[in-house]
Amino acid sequence: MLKIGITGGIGSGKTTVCRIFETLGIPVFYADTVAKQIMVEDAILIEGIKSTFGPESYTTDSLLNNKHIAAIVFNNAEELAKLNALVHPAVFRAFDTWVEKLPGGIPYILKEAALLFESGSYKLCDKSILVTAPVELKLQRVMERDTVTTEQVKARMDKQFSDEIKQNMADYLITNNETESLILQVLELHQAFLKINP
Ligand SMILES: CC(C)(COP(=O)(O)OP(=O)(O)OC[C@H]1O[C@@H](n2cnc3c(N)ncnc32)[C@H](O)[C@@H]1O)[C@@H](O)C(=O)NCCC(=O)NCCS
Ligand SMILES: Nc1ncnc2c1ncn2[C@@H]1O[C@H](COP(=O)(O)OP(=O)(O)OP(=O)(O)O)[C@@H](O)[C@H]1O
Repeated sequence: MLKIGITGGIGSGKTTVCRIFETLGIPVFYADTVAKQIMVEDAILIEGIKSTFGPESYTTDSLLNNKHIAAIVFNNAEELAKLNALVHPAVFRAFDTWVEKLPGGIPYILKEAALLFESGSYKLCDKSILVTAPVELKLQRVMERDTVTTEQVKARMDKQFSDEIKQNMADYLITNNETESLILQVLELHQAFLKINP
């Protein structure tokens, strides 16, 4: 079964693209969502996060204090590297388990990850897709979706590879601007992947 990694900078629309693939029956592993799940379920990881970023990394209800962690890691490259080193290996393991449990007869699956190239997880995929959008549009979309400032979004953008670097690493490109149809681009790739592994 073909494994396709799909990525894109913050607000590029990778989750939106994955939802379209899902309507075609393609299973999607959402690495960012799974990361957050593991961060509240895996006792060893929880201890690692608390000892690295303080007990206030979790609320009294044992929920992840996203704002606290984000304020530390997106303002300090070393702290971000520590968080990634704690979380990413656990996400890799969760992906392997998810793949093992899939039913037979699936032509291909998608692994959606914000840091597909940065984390090296693209090496474990057969092909990769990059979703791109103009910076202004990405900023506007994230600010409409989340209660964040331009500076907060830019701080995350700065921690990710640029689209220029990622374009050179990706096998396929989806352009999520306001002129090209996302659905048609997804259908075209879907047909291409079915031919690779019918
Ligand atoms: C720091 C955390 C708590 C902030 O939570 P928050 O709800 O504000 O953001 P969320 O997780 O929804 O991420 C939104 C976007 O931020 C960017 N982002 C998230 N983590 C990272 C990271 N480690 N490096 C760079 N950008 C990141 C991505 O574009 C992502 O899509 C959270 O992002 C986190 O736990 N990150 C570590 C896990 C991780 O690396 N995830 C990404 C790949 S698995
Ligand atoms: N083509 C589009 N037209 C209108 N709105 C869009 C389009 N693509 C994405 N959006 C909206 O922009 C926001 C960001 O999209 P999405 O969540 O898919 O991006 P993402 O790359 O997964 O972001 P993040 O890295 O922050 O998780 C969402 O609110 C989504 O509904």
